[in-house]
Amino acid sequence: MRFVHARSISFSSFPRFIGRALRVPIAGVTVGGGTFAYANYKFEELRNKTAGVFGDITDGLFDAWSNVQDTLPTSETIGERKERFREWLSTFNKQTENDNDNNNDNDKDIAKSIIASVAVGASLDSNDNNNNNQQPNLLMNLTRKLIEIRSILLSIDQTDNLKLPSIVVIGSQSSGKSSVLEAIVGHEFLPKGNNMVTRRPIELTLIHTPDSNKEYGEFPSLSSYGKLEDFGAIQKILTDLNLSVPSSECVSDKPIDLRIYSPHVPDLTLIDLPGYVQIAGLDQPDNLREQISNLCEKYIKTPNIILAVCAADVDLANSPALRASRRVDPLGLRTVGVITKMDMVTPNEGSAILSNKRYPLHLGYVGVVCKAPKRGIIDRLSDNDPNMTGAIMKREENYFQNNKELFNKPGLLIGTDTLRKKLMEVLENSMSSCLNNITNAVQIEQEEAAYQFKVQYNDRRVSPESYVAEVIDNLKAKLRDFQGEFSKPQVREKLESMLDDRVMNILEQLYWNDVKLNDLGKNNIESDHDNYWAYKLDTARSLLTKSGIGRDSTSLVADGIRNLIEALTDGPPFSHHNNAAERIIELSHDILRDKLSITSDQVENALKPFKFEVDVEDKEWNKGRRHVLSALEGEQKECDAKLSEIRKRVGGYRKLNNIISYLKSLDERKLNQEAEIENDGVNNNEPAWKLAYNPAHLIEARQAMKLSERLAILKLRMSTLRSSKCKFGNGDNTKVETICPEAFLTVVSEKLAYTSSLFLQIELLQSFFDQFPREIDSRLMYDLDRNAINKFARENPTIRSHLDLQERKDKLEDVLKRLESLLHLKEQDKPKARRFSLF
Ligand SMILES: Nc1nc2c(ncn2[C@@H]2O[C@H](COP(=O)(O)OP(=O)(O)OP(=O)(O)O)[C@@H](O)[C@H]2O)c(=O)[nH]1
Repeated sequence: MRFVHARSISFSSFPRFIGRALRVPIAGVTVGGGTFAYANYKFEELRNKTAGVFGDITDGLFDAWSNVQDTLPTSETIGERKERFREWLSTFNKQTENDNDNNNDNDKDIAKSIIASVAVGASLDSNDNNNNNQQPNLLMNLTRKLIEIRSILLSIDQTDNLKLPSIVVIGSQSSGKSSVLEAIVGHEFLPKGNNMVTRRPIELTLIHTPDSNKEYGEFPSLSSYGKLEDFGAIQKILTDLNLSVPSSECVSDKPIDLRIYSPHVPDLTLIDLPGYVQIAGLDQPDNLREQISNLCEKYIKTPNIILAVCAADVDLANSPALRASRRVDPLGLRTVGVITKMDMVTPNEGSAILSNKRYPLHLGYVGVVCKAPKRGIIDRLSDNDPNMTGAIMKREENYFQNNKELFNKPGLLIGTDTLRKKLMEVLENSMSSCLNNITNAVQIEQEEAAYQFKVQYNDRRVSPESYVAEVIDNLKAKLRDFQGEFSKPQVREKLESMLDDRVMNILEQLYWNDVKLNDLGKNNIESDHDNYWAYKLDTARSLLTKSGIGRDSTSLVADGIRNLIEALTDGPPFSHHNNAAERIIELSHDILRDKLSITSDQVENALKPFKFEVDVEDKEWNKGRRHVLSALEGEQKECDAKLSEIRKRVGGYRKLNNIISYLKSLDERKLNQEAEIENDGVNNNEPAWKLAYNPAHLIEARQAMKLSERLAILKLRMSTLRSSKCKFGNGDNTKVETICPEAFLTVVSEKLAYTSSLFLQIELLQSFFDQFPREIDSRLMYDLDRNAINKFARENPTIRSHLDLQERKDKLEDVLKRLESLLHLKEQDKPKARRFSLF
């Protein structure tokens, strides 16, 4: 190793040298870094800045530095290590003094001092970090911790005052934005294509995972995709999400959140935005240019860092990215310029652009060559390393190496790796300087959220799980309450009412339209008189018992249950949970469907004996007789009421009678006409359509005629039913049954209803009300995962507001705690910063 002459350097000489030689902020040295990698990065940066001026001095120093690193025992204490570096520095000074080759070059002294001091500073920093486990170097993890905090804040608030800085990538279309981002990540994963494929902001969070070899991406708001290790799949999803914005709109400000975990990426947050366009295409909106500008404008606001991407082969004067950045950051304090496609201009031109004289940016420009070399199919197949960083870096390194006399100049920043480190440093510094402001802002928001939570909810907490459990418990409780509506007497009553209608139909069909009805109950009119009516009764019983009561009574009860479930899921809270309500209804239908046919068969079987014979006891008869009498009385009242309404509408009793008489005369005339036509084939009378009354009244009168006929029959039958002819125990009960079919059929229908209700109770109702709540638990509740429970609870706007505020309050409390602990650590870290300033 050869050391050239240098003046002896000391710790205290550092700031002066740094100030003169580096002319860049040194915050990274005093507060950042902390690892050998970081020290190496600083070295590299120095090498770039000094090599052109100071020649081979740096090489000697780098060798010395490498040796120190290699021989560092890991168990040293901070004090021991400090001592070691002092020794190293003093040996280094002595050596360089001895190595005096009569060259008293002040600049070389400076260079050596800088390099040595940076080495010591960074190493001590690293040393503190490695050896003091109780208090890890805060600032090493500052970016990572603030990125986590940023994600939490973004999940609760999109307002500007709670925003931590992120790096926003802007540039014109095809300037190389995606290529730069992919080079930083080391994978091809961004949407590609000519048809303006970046239509939404892509919020990219890179998470450095040093302890894992795995590289994967996650879309936090699309958890169903899970961890995606295939970057091609990430590219496909991003493309689909972008193209979901129709061409006619082209741009949307709804961001896509993507996180990438890898041991090869730094902790960074980057936002890729649609590229600036000059003119809109034919199928694109006219105001596309304005839309993109507005979107970029929204993102380039403070505190974000702007990564202004400009292609080397396009004049910087025409760069829309630089123009936009200058508007919001005139001094370029938070703008890093990236000159892409350095290989597309001559090295002289490239070097001139990077020297940053025409459009100076405080944070400078970094020149990159990000185009990966094209690989053939054979290369791809044999490529075990899907990571593309190596290939890009190699190409880039070759390019700059081949032109090192132009690019190895102080102040020129080149290469993707330098860019990466620069971004880490800038983001870290920016986040660090935001710490106090953001802590204050979060504290204000947290206090407000805590106050609102107290006022609105009296600090009562809810959880999606407890809400779901409450909803389901309430449903089950209501179900138990309504089960009473399906008790045995109630079901029987419903069935009786169904069968009453059926009895009335049969009576009308078989008896009340029978012209011989007046003779029913009279003695010895014709020889087969008794047989006639006995046969009729048999037919009536048969019609009633064989009318499909099993099927109909089962359907009646099943419909009742369906209506009940629909009613239960109709109002709140299920009005907020349409899917769940549908699912519950579906579940009830499934259970009923399984039970319907078996229940119907069971009921039908139980009714079989009644199809052949029905034994009626006195008590049953009397009850049936009373029942039917009251039913007929009810019908009589109904007919009377209808008749009186018709009278009112037509214009009174007399008028109605007149119309009825008129109708009767018409009917008679019609009959005569028909008879004449039948006999002579000629119609001699006037046409019947010459009407004397309002046609609506004629219709009403026809109705009145029918009602009168029905009333006459009802009166006749009620008088028979009330008479002793319809009393049991006066002789032949079978005859009584024949004379009083209304009472007999009512008794039969009551027996049928009673038996049916017994079987329906056992086969359908009990088993449904047992099974349904269990099915809700097993097929509805247990199916729900955390996300589904959360989604369900949030469907209810009241619960959603409660949960939102609660979550906001909790997250703000969490963030505040994290920020306070970072501030505390930063406070503790201050002596270290002072220490470096003493160099
Ligand atoms: N020669 C060369 N080509 C590059 C470089 N960087 C990017 N390119 C090429 O430039 C073209 C555009 O690059 P992209 O990275 O897609 O540019 P972009 O700004 O993301 O484009 P949009 O998303 O359409 O706005 C591609 O063909 C890249 O391969 C570079 O450093 N050198």
